[in-house]
Amino acid sequence: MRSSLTSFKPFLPDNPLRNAVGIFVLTTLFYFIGAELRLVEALSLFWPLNGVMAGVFARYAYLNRLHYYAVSYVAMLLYDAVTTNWGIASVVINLSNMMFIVTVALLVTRDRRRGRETPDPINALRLFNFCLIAALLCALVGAMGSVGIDSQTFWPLFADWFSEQFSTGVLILPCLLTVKIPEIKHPVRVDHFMPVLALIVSVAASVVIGGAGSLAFPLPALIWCAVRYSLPATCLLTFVTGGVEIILVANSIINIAVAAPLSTPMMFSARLGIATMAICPVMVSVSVAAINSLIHQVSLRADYDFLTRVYSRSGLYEALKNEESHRHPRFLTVMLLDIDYFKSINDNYGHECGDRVLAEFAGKVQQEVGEDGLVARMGGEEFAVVVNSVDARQGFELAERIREAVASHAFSWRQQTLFLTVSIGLGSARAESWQLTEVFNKLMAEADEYLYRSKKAGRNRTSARQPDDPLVAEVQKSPEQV
Ligand SMILES: Nc1nc2c(ncn2[C@@H]2O[C@H](COP(=O)(O)OP(=O)(O)OP(=O)(O)O)[C@@H](O)[C@H]2O)c(=O)[nH]1
Repeated sequence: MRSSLTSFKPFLPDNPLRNAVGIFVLTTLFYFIGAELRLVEALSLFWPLNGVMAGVFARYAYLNRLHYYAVSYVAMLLYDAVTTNWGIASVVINLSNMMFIVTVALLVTRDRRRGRETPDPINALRLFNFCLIAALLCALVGAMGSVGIDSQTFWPLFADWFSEQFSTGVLILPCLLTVKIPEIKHPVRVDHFMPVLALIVSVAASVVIGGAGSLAFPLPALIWCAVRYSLPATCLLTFVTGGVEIILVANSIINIAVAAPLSTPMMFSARLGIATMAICPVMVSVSVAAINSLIHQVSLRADYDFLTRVYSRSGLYEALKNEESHRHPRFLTVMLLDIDYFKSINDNYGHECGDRVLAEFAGKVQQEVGEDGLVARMGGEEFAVVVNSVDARQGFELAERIREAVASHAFSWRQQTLFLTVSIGLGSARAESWQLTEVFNKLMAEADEYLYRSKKAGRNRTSARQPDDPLVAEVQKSPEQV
């Protein structure tokens, strides 16, 4: 039953007859509903037809054909011919309905075609603008067509058409574009219904208190719904609430009319309305704070390399930026370390072994550097070390200690012992605290140059610049290569 319900499709791309009949029936049905809802003379305050049909045409892009639009238009004309004596005015009035439907449908379809980056199914702000444009066009044609019908002049008619089309469009369209048969995955708990309960209470409060401000009362409850429920459910609840409010106002059950401006009841309602609206940004802000905290956690994760547990490249820059706030100059030594012939480890022992070696190597380097130095994986089998040293020689000595520690370390992999070596390039300079990152970048370039020299000179060595004599430490004896 559920599967047949969820798989039901009202329209099909390759079934024009079914589509035409569907459009005809839907148009007639909602024309009838709109006509029944007419509360103010000949034009209804709540006219769902245009919003519904625009939603249908926008949702099913293959319905955007002249003949399908024509079916909808003919259905409207027929309904009028049977139920009214508008005569030729009906042609223009229904043309205005079509104006709204076609404008929204085309804009939404075009938007979907162009903006792949916008999250489906709707972009609320754009939809708002589309309704605005469509309502203006519709009101223009509709007001012209209805002048004289009820001895009303153009501008009041225009305002009436516009406000009605715009409000119903904004309420109905998100609902139509997102609606789907709900799937209940988790057992439903009572507290799940609290936002709906709050919504009902807030609408009831609007009725009891009245005044213009009371229309905003359901806003916090709607935001609560938005936070707790899915998008389709929120759109549906917003639509129902808006629709109910419009009907309640039209029937003076919510009384927004006030005899004397700024009388006590009006101020009461206005204050409550303003307070209600004021709480909404707070609720949104709470959500944003929660999102920011999540982003912070994620960016913290991005600061560390998952495999080796030392800093990532971006994490190293963050750490250096933090150091910039400590206001003392220092002598900086930057080392660039590249494991020698690392490819052969992957080739001979497999990638898994390579990963394990990388993690163990990083741990070994961090152990030699100590807690005060920064170790980062710059990519692949290349690592950087940043330390405060007394001078370039002290930095060089530390690099040598690292190199020797790595060369003498026995990496074990499935009952086998592996030895590897590392080539190191150095860069050293004095840096003011506020220029750490800038100096680091320069020293990285220098270290890179000397790393290249270490590799070229045979690997397993440390190279660094010395003003008079290039300081290049050669190893006494190469350890066994893997
Ligand atoms: N297992 C593993 N291998 C990696 C990872 N990142 C990069 N590599 C490998 O590291 C190897 C680096 O090889 P090369 O750049 O040729 O350098 P090398 O073999 O170390 O030789 P030299 O640097 O010239 O001494 C490549 O085979 C990459 O596939 C990783 O995260 N895990």
